[in-house]
Amino acid sequence: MSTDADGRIRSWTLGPSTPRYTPPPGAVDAHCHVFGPMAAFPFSAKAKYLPQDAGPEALFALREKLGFSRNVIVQASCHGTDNRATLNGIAVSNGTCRGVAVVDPAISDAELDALHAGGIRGVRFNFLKRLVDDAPKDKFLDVAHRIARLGWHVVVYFEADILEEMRSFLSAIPVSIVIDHMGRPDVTQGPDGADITAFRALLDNRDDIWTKVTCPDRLDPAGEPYADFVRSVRPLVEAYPDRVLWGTDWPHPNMETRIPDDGALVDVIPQIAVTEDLRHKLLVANPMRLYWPEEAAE
Ligand SMILES: O=C(O)/C=C(\CC(=O)C(=O)O)C(=O)O
Repeated sequence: MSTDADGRIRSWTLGPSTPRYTPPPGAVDAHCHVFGPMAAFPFSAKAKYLPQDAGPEALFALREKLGFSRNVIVQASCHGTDNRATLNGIAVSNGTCRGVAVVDPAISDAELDALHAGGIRGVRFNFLKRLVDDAPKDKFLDVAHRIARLGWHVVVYFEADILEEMRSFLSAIPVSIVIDHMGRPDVTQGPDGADITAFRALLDNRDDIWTKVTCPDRLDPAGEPYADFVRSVRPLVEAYPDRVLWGTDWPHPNMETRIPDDGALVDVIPQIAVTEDLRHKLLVANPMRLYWPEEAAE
């Protein structure tokens, strides 16, 4: 763990290994964040963690090292509903980034249009109490209805213990849904455990619910080589090959006591997506359909 003189925390390694696995050309890291730089894009007064700067330059250096071509930058809770850091990351990416915003439910249509012009293609609803003060379902539903005209989707972040109470909310969302980190199942239960079974029921209920098969570092307490994550997640990738996304989760917010090696995370990919076809869907075709549909349709 590294904390600077201002008490700002670093939750990512400065020396990731080079992965053994090489992603296919055009691979998308579909879940990552940028922090700041704080001097230009201050953190929210309500932020639950205060990280060191992790701006687009560092993100692009990592992407190069890991063999990825594009990123989807997801607005992190430390920036609240001020999406300027995310928009900046997209703006300096020469078309290689798109983003997911977090918005104040009172946002105007004109402001939503401006986010679209800046490369945003979805909004995130975060239900983790340790990250946000409130998660008003009625207001989120209103936002979900209002973004439909833009062709956006919603990204929902919750943990397995509230899956049951999320069902009716999710059913009412009128656009496609992406669930972060599979709703954070206990992967030590295995692929037929209660958490993965309940999550599969959700995916079976609607064919426009996608998920990110991400964060072995958060989900597998044993750490590398993430064996429980692999045995639990591989069947999901095989059962829902057209609705899965993958991302590094860099700069790994709140992981300062268990900082993962990004190279090792990439090396999990061929273990959960065991054929070239599955890997192409996971890393290229699926994220392109969701975030760059105008290119995917060509
Ligand atoms: O980045 C993630 O996926 C997970 C996070 C942080 C986060 O979501 C946020 O700050 O918005 C977490 O579990 O602390």
